[in-house]
Amino acid sequence: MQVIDTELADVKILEPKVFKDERGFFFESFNQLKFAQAIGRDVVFVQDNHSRSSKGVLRGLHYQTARPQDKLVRVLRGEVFDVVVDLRHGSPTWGRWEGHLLSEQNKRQLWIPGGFAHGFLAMSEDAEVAYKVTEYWYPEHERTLLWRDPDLAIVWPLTGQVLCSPKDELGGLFADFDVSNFSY
Ligand SMILES: Cc1cn([C@H]2C[C@H](O)[C@@H](COP(=O)(O)OP(=O)(O)O[C@H]3O[C@@H](C)C(=O)[C@@H](O)[C@H]3O)O2)c(=O)[nH]c1=O
Repeated sequence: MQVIDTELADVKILEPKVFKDERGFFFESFNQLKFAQAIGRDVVFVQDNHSRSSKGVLRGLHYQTARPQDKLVRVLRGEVFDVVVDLRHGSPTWGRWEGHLLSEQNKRQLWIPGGFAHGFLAMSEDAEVAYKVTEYWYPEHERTLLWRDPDLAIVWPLTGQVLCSPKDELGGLFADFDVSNFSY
């Protein structure tokens, strides 16, 4: 497995070693020991999530104000543009975003610590995303940051109409982000 640092400290891309033969392919999609070595600490995942999105669906940007979820994200089918925003007050990259293409082809996994908001845009006709999280979902702590917040200025590779949930269309602005009500 190759571990690739990103522009945002602690966010990492994990690229598995894929073994191909005449039958197809094999790779370790998760190995506790290698994963802990890659990110430099032990984590316990408590929930696995799986979603399917049509092209143009945009989910996020989500975070939990308490009980933050570390996430390990990968794509089983199709391709997404996966975005993280650094919400860690005091971080040199606070308020900065970055986006990565995760696809069925590249099999890249994105490691996102809890101090980040997360979202993605489905780039293929269908995109199935699977991710492991280290905390349960607490709707009372869940917040959405607006994907088209002009201050964040995320450059989404849009090719047409965007389809968001009503909750995500009503996401908050980064300017209103309450640092005092965010633990990670
Ligand atoms: C997130 C979540 C949702 N749900 C339910 C609530 C709702 O009825 C339905 C769909 O929820 P949402 O619209 O919030 O799903 P979605 O927009 O896909 O939410 C996800 O977005 C990505 C970007 C993330 O990073 C995830 O952590 C998660 O927030 O599923 C659960 O039962 N458990 C969960 O853990």
